[in-house]
Amino acid sequence: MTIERAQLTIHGAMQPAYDDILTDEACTFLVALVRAFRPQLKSLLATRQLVQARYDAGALPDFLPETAAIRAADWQVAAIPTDLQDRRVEITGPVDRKMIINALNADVKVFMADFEDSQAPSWSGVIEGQINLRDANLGTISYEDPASGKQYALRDNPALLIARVRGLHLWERHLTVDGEQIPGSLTDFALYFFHNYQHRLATGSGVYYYLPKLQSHHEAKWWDDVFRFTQSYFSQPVGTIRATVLIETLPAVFEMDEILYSLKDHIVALNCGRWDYIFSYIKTLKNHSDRVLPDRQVVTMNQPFLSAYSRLLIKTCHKRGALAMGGMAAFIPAKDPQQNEAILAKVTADKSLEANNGHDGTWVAHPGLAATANAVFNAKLGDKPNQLHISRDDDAPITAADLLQPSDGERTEAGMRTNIRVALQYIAAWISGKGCVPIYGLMEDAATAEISRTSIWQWIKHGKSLSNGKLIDKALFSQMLTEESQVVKAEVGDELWQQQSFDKAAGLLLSITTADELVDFLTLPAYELLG
Ligand SMILES: CC(=O)SCCNC(=O)CCNC(=O)[C@H](O)C(C)(C)COP(=O)(O)OP(=O)(O)OC[C@H]1O[C@@H](n2cnc3c(N)ncnc32)[C@H](O)[C@@H]1OP(=O)(O)O
Ligand SMILES: O=CC(=O)O
Ligand SMILES: [Mg+2]
Repeated sequence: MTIERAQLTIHGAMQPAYDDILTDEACTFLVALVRAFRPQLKSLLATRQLVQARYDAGALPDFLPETAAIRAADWQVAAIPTDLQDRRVEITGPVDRKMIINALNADVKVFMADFEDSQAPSWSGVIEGQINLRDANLGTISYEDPASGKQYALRDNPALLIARVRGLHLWERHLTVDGEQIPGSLTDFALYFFHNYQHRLATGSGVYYYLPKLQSHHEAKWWDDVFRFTQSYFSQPVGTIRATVLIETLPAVFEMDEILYSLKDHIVALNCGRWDYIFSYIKTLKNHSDRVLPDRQVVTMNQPFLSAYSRLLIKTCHKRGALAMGGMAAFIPAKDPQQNEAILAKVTADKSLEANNGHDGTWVAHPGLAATANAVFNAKLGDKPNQLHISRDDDAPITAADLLQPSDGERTEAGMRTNIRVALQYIAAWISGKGCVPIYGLMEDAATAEISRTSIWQWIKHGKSLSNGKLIDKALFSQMLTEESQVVKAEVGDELWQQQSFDKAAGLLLSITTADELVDFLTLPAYELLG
């Protein structure tokens, strides 16, 4: 059964509380945005394919000649609002009610509330996420754990909330306008703005977003136009909306100045989304046999191409008056104290590298890591809110060759088997509605799982061998998938295997890994299986 509301067709099942989110006025605004911006979004997505076709034919990404004047000119982004000046530690997490409260109560400056990498966009997840964020902004959010009876409520002075909306490639199939699905990005953006702007402005703040997976400054301009349309629709001044853009695709790293420029009245920071960036490096260079990555475990921020990316992002941002946020170490705390100590040491090393490079802040995946990240950034920043003064002017120029540098390291059988088990478990969790899960001591989300599955695809495509000499081909992968499925089944048990549709997940992993053409995003076919 569908419902028509203000020319929006709702295909998802309605619960009483959903009416508070999908009000007539909210739907009218969403429809207006979709009509104004969906056609251009489609053409931007088509452009992605054309650009990729050039890389597939042998070209390499490079700085754009047509925007050299923007890179050379002297300009700054708008002043950063006071409450966004100090972002030394940010926690991230899905828009689950209990986790939102825990995240806002953590010892961090910011909570990035995620409709993206860590959230499987089920209909209930999308709408209940909006309910949860509205209540969080109002300060009324509470939760009682049905199993333990534990009560959750917000502390005084909770962290600042920034919402991350879905990437431009994702569609919301439960909502249609004029007979067509609407963009997931606009759904999340519009409903969050509509339900929160009045309260956020009344408290002297603004409406803050993280924008994921942009591939070009044209896409940044599209968002800028969406912001201007929205501010004008609600008679609010330019700059009410502020954005932090994740630089997490390889094409985007060559357009950082242009992205800042396109959004210069709205942008406050860029962020190193390192996991999607690695995935994008694989995807963008998928036909380039000299740039195939080794085991995921050795692709750390010490690899020259990743180090160049972090340093160039800092240099570019600080020159323009924008913050340069670091990224996520995927470690999560362990129960065993000795193991935990080793994990905290790894997190300290990762965060120290970021702080010493000149990043203004960083991400943690779990409240148990906040103290470690705070210790590193407090030591570096002291009383200063950020490191905007670090210009890195003495660095040698960072070139396209630095950003594309091939990586050293082995492809091992253990690495390939781990990739299979991780991708299998992640897909099973995602199609069951959970977008972020702990697997073998690491946080796994849509970005990290993409690396696991695309690595194998690329190894097969280029006929690479494992360090033990075995040729990586479709037959080896299929055999390993069968074997590793048994390992996972023994680890998770028959009941969870059935409940989470592991057989379907294995089928999907098999089909996307052995396909001749690389599937653009794992979450596109997985969305067909999501409840
Ligand atoms: C590549 C990228 O895009 S990174 C950004 C996207 N990824 C993320 O945001 C990661 C978010 N993190 C998580 O989802 C979780 O930490 C996981 C799934 C990795 C691990 O979760 P769990 O197995 O539940 O962890 P654990 O059992 O140790 O949790 C202990 C407590 O911390 C809470 N917690 C854990 N992570 C978070 C978080 N990120 N935010 C808020 N609370 C959290 C749990 O809710 C739990 O609370 P409780 O004691 O009140 O029940
Ligand atoms: O979104 C962050 C990433 O690393 O990907
Ligand atoms: Mg990402």
